[in-house]
Amino acid sequence: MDKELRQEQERLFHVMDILAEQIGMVEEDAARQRKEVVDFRKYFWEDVTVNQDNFDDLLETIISLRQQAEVLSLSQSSHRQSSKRLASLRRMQENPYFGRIDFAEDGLPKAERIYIGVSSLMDPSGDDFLVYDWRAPVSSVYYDFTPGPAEYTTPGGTIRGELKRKWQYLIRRGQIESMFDTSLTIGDEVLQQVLGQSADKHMRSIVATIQQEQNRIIRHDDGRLLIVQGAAGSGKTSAALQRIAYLLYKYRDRITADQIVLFSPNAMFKTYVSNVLPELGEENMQQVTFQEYLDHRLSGTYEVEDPYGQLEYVLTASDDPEYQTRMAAIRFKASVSFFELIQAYRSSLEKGGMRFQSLRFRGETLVSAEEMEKKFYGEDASFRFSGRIEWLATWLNERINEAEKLERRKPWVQEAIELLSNEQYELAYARIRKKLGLKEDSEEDVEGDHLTAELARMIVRKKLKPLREGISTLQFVNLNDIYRRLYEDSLHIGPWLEGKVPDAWADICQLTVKNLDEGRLSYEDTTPFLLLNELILGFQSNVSIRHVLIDEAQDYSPLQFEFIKRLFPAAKMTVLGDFHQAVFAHAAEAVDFDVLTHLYGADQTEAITLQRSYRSTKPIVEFTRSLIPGGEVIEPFERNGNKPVLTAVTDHEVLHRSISDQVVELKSQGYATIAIICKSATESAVAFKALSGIDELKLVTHSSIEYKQGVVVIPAYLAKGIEFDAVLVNDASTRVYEYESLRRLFYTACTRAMHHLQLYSVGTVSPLLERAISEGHVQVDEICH
Ligand SMILES: Nc1ncnc2c1ncn2[C@@H]1O[C@H](COP(=O)(O)OP(=O)(O)OP(=O)(O)O)[C@@H](O)[C@H]1O
Repeated sequence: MDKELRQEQERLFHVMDILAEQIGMVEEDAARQRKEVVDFRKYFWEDVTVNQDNFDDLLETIISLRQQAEVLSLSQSSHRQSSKRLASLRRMQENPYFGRIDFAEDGLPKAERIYIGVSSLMDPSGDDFLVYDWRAPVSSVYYDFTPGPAEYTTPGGTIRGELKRKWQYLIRRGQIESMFDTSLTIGDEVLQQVLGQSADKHMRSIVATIQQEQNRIIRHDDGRLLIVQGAAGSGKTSAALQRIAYLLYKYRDRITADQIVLFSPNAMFKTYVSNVLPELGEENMQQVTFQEYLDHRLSGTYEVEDPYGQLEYVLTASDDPEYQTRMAAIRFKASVSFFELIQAYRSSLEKGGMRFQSLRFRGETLVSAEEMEKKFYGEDASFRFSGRIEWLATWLNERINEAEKLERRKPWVQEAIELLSNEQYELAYARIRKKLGLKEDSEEDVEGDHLTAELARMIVRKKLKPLREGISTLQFVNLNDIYRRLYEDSLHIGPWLEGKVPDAWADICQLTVKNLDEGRLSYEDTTPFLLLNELILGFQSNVSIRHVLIDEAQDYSPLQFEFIKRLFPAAKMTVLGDFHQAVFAHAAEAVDFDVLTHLYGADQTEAITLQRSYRSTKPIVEFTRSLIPGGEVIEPFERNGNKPVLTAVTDHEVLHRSISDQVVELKSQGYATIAIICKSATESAVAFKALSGIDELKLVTHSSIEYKQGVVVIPAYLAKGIEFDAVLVNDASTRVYEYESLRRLFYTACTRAMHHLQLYSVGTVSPLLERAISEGHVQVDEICH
């Protein structure tokens, strides 16, 4: 082994030398290219002959400008490439590779040693790979096989052979700290070490230890939809991010980072995962939250509720007399049935029911809503719906043109002319002269009548501009009223409704109309409202996006998926989630993503399940899996730790004292990220105030942007997707977690812990913990006074 290690260290030195050499070369290239770009920019105009005297000269100028721009863009692109390569090589200096396979390809005399790292490295002759990129086809053998027959797929076909041995290396600053023959060692030593580390400010890449089932997700390449249902901590987010890196490598000639969109649950999560791709030498994909999209599209319409507002209501307002109606509304408005109902409603609008906004000008109606409706439905019924709206817009513009002519003669225009300031007058005068083709130095003057007529034209045109803009953006369609009508008249508007609505539909309608009339759009109405808008006016889709990945997908409603699908019609979709962590009320009964199969059809859909959990120690996983039905299938990774502890306390004073003491203790043990997790924002705010004695304690709210290390108080639904060295569940009592409906939220809170989990309960312990206690997965402390 020593001899082997020595040989490997020597090889590593050799690789490091070549790396240093290549870095030197690329540095020179990058500096030269940079200078070229800078010089080019500086002298750009010197090489362009700008001549606009006649058409030929102008054409020549345009061609020469375009050529210059192309050369500049090429130089910039070369410089970008070199900088990217330089960054990869520098990263490799720290750790050139992490794995090796000895693979004997069928038909070849001996096994080849294939070293695998975050990027590839050729020997100076350019003939051999010293290191293969982890995304290269051959590297998949490293992740997918144990010694024995193995194969991998290349664009030219499948390569078969035998994997003789497989190695993992721990290299730091050019030194091999250890190497493991993973064909011999039991358990995954490197993974043990990686998982034993502290939680970081940012998520880390997992390329050195990707597991076989995760690799299937990363390299998946068939069909339009990949669904990943995975246990808490099973690496769904990690797999999603490495998948993006893989796609950017495999399709480097066709797909760029800005053609990939990751839907994240909240702003803090966005910063938490933002380092993984740069760490892998790739640019970050676009990251959005669904809420950001809604805010952007719905701004200026209603007072729009966000998902946290809805969740807080669900968690804290059960005494509200309208609670049950709202819960029924939340569930129904999330469903595919409601999606179909909206589609049917939209179809019904072909025959009648459209609502319009009268065009008013200076207090008078130019075209009334009724006239528009008559015109809209008076046309040939075979005329396509969307065509009819455009056609109506054209008609309205004509009506405005007519009105414009009449307006010019009205007294208000004369008054406006008289009130023009000198500057406005001069400006208008100059413009009119120009329009009439009078040169600046010409003596010729504009006739008085002509001038007045022109001024009147200008004034009326300017005043009518907002109206014209409103027409071009189709604002004459009264979308708010059309949406409202769905609820107000729904019981009369069509047979398509029958049998499709829940029992509480009449109450739902009443509640929705009330909210809309008060100017409020509840979160459950946001996507349906937008959907109806898009179905009426035409979808504002984005065809340049090639891949959409949706993390924490259990929190999206089937209706939202339908919507996202239409938003990105050219994209493939990867959906990752865990129904045991579904915290939003609409998913209360959902257990899997089967409902999504019909999005693209079964032949375009593949589902992968991840059962192994990596985040937490074995005792923590044994505890958390006992909190959910069917949790037995979740496999903990063999990592030791203490059993979670449940401490019952007599009152809140003792609770806060115990938490404060525990935080001090955990800090002294070296835990860097400690979360006190509460049920809701309301509970978090109370705890934060009571625990203010804890040094540098931070409160996380839904407007928090950055995930910070240290001690935080956080509501469970915001902790989704992230992890902490130690988690303290603020109050796991019956009073807080009384209902079965809170099980998923409670599970989400507990599964955030990597190394240490402590639960408190003020008074009687929640029934959600019954099984964990009876099966002995939690150590129950004496009651603290
Ligand atoms: N193959 C792996 N190698 C090293 N670490 C891994 C691996 N897979 C997962 N992990 C680690 O496990 C933790 C959980 O991973 P991740 O957050 O991706 O899981 P998740 O399934 O998205 O979890 P959740 O659903 O609970 O949000 C992270 O710290 C991640 O780095």
